[in-house]
Amino acid sequence: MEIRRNRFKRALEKRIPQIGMWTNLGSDFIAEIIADAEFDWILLDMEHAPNEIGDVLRQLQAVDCRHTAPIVRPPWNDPVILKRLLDLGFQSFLIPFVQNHHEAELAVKATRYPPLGNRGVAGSMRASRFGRVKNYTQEAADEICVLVQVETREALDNLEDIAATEGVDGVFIGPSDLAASVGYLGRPDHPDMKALISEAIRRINSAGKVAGILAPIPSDAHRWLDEGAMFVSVGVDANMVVRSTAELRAQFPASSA
Ligand SMILES: O=C(O)C(=O)C[C@H](O)[C@@H](O)CO
Repeated sequence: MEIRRNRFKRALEKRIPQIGMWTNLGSDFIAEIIADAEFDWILLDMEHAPNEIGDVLRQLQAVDCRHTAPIVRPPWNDPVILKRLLDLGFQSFLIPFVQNHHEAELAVKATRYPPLGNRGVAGSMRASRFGRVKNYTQEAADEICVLVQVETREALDNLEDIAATEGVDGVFIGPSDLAASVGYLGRPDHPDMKALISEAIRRINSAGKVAGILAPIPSDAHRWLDEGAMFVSVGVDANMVVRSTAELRAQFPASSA
């Protein structure tokens, strides 16, 4: 059996923009519905959503054979959590809160077997189709995509060093945390933030890496794509449920007490 090829990583290498969707409802059923809409990628969030390891496994299984590439965001840049996600068969990772070159390197090393890194070697695991992919350990690194999240002033100051880290495939801007870090808590749409994000996208591209962002407002998403962002999440499922249920409810009379 052949190792699963990482279409998402290959597309980014060719600079083909990838349109994504963020899911934090923690449901394999919803992940499957989103994948059938043929987004290029889906973000399964363990940082800010009620997803444990078994939950993201079921979501991975629901989307695995479809066009949509699964990307998992672990709750933290932690080699132990990354090891477990790798063993499940995740190949693309969005690592939160990476502040400098050292932390970016830590993330990359967690995804590589020795001598390149410190990933633990499992016997039978889903990633190697339970041992049926005979050359898995030799080929795994070529199919791993490491995206690091830059979301503080300190990380912005170290942006070029982070982007230059070998094995980092892309740099993702987290608008909400970045806004909080630079004094605009709760105001990621402030014009100063837009300018900061534009500049970050420009710097990531100049460093030769692809830039990504979460932009659930379509006009923002188009702007960041026009400015050179290569992987953009254009929606969040929970927000969409909130919005559409509110719109539907508003079409009917309010309940009387
Ligand atoms: O800082 C950000 O913005 C992010 O990292 C995304 C958030 O975690 C969240 O808005 C996703 O629902």
